[in-house]
Amino acid sequence: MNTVTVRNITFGTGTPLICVPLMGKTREEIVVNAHELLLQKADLVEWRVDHFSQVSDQAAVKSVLSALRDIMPATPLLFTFRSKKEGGECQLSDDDYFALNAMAAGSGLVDLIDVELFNDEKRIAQLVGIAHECNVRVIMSNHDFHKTPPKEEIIWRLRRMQELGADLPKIAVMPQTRQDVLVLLDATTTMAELYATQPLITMSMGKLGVISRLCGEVFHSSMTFGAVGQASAPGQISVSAMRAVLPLLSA
Ligand SMILES: O=C1C[C@@](O)(C(=O)O)C[C@@H](O)[C@@H]1O
Repeated sequence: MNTVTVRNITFGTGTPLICVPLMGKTREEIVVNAHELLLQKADLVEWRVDHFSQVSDQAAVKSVLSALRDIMPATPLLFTFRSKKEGGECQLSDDDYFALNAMAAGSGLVDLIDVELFNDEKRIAQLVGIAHECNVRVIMSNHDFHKTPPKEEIIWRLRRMQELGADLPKIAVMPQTRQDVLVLLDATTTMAELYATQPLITMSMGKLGVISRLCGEVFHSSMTFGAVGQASAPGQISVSAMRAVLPLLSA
């Protein structure tokens, strides 16, 4: 399996990287949160732009990106618009979704973008091309906030992401039973051992799934999301707790 290096961090080796989401609604809140995050020494920061009240205004989005770059010049920055159907705050038209991501990729201000798998594949391929030309990495993602699909389906989605040019395929699913958590871990490990060329990011959400956010080094998930203040998904625990536990679960 390849590793993927972005600035000073490498996916696919050692303990999972810790990504902290920025969830502010206004520019002021986002800037304050960014200063708080810096103190926590996240490996990378995800701006959840779907929470930003001016997300439809590309100039406003770009101006926040510049502010974030000034505050965190060395921290890898992931740009994520999470759509409503995959657990996000709001919805954009397909045209606006792809235009927003293309703007971010071309801005020179972000290191990674998140692209949701369940979209028109031609447009995904185009966006991946733009990102790669700009030396921006693509996390391709899929979320199921209600259930855990069967192992074969999880593997199929991760493989499809890889085929579409994802640098980092990612899936987050909701367990309804303990067995579901095992399904996610089993799918991740099988994918890693048999099919993956790229480092994977997987998690089982909610309380039952917390263990999956901590054992990535054993079961081949290369990044985990930790909260500073507001969590962006059910089951996220604090960055400080993660920093304490991850080294104990080193493979
Ligand atoms: O895709 C993900 C994963 C996530 O949903 C989680 O479960 O930690 C959190 C989101 O902020 C991120 O974009």
